[in-house]
Amino acid sequence: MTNPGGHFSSLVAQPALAGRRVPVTVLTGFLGSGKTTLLNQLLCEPSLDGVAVIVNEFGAVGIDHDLIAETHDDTVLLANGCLCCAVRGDLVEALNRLAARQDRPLRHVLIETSGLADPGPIVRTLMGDAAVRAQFVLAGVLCTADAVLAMGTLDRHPEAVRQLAFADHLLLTKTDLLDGAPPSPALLQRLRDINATAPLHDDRGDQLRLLSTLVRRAADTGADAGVVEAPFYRGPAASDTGSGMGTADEASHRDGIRSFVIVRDTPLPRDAFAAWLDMVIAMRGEDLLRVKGLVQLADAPDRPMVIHGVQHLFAPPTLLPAWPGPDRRTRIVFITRGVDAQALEDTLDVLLRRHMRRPAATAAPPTEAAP
Ligand SMILES: Nc1nc2c(ncn2[C@@H]2O[C@H](COP(=O)(O)OP(=O)(O)OP(=O)(O)O)[C@@H](O)[C@H]2O)c(=O)[nH]1
Repeated sequence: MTNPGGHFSSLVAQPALAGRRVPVTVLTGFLGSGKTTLLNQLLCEPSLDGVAVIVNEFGAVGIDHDLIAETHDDTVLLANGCLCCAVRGDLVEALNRLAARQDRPLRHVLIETSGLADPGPIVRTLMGDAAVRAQFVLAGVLCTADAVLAMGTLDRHPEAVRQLAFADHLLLTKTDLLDGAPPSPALLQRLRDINATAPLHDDRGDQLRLLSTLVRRAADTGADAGVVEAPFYRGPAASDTGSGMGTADEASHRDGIRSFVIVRDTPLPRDAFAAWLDMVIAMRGEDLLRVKGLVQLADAPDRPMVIHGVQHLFAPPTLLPAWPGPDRRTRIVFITRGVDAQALEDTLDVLLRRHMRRPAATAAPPTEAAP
């Protein structure tokens, strides 16, 4: 893959992957939190031709596969292990097989993880395996949380915390079991503490519309640009009061997993930014559970650079043709274990200041360099 030596700056120079890549949506969530139920409801919709489903189950007998296959015949089962460990090779193989098939066009892949899977390695496989990355692109990670049981589950199972921390969207399930009462404020706060940036959807209709839109929009556009914009890069959570320049929002959790967003409203010099990320990866790569963001570069301010990382592993960044919305600020979401957000901000400031002090000729962006 990408940066075995941990040098993000070397990736900046790589050309973007050519051609169409098939978007992949990962549906995760703790055991019994309602993934299969949701997926089955989605798959009842007409015209989902070309949407393949990969189901991973922990255990030798795959029940989910049968349940899903009832409504959808394009389903692959990876049983007897957790996608995050034992069957990762099987995932690569299944994806490669889907990519190679000739009989039906493939438009989208939905992966339902086992309820115990750590989504990190799965996302890493999608970004890190060269053959997979040439054919597929991660469209988003969705995580279900049980409105009744999630509090206890989160207390007992760190896997459930990691699944939520990774998600781009949180889907609260089983709200119908609350007898008309709203979801517990304590649970909502807990979810926010774990993942401050992912929108929370507690209405089944909304959840299905979101999934359906993801699958269809990505299927229509096919290419990377359609995939990365919407679900990932939200501004600070509405309840947070960010300072525009500094850490916009931050949430900590007693498991040490914390998410925060670095926001910058002036464009960043490409080399200073890359040098900063190199340093962050080298110093704290292990603890960067997930990094994703849009960066406004000084030399290409109209084309946001998309970055994706999981621990030491970063995908080559891509430039979108345009900003997906009116907000053109740099926004980088960090999901980390024990990383001090302020320290990260400070090191970025130091590198930017150092860059400013460099002689003008070296500091000038490539497009404006003197001939
Ligand atoms: N009342 C109610 N029950 C639900 C809902 N979603 C799921 N369930 C039930 O919860 C149980 C578990 O649902 P699944 O969809 O199998 O959960 P899962 O996340 O796929 O479970 P694993 O595959 O074990 O990880 C099943 O009995 C479902 O019928 C919901 O929104 N409301």
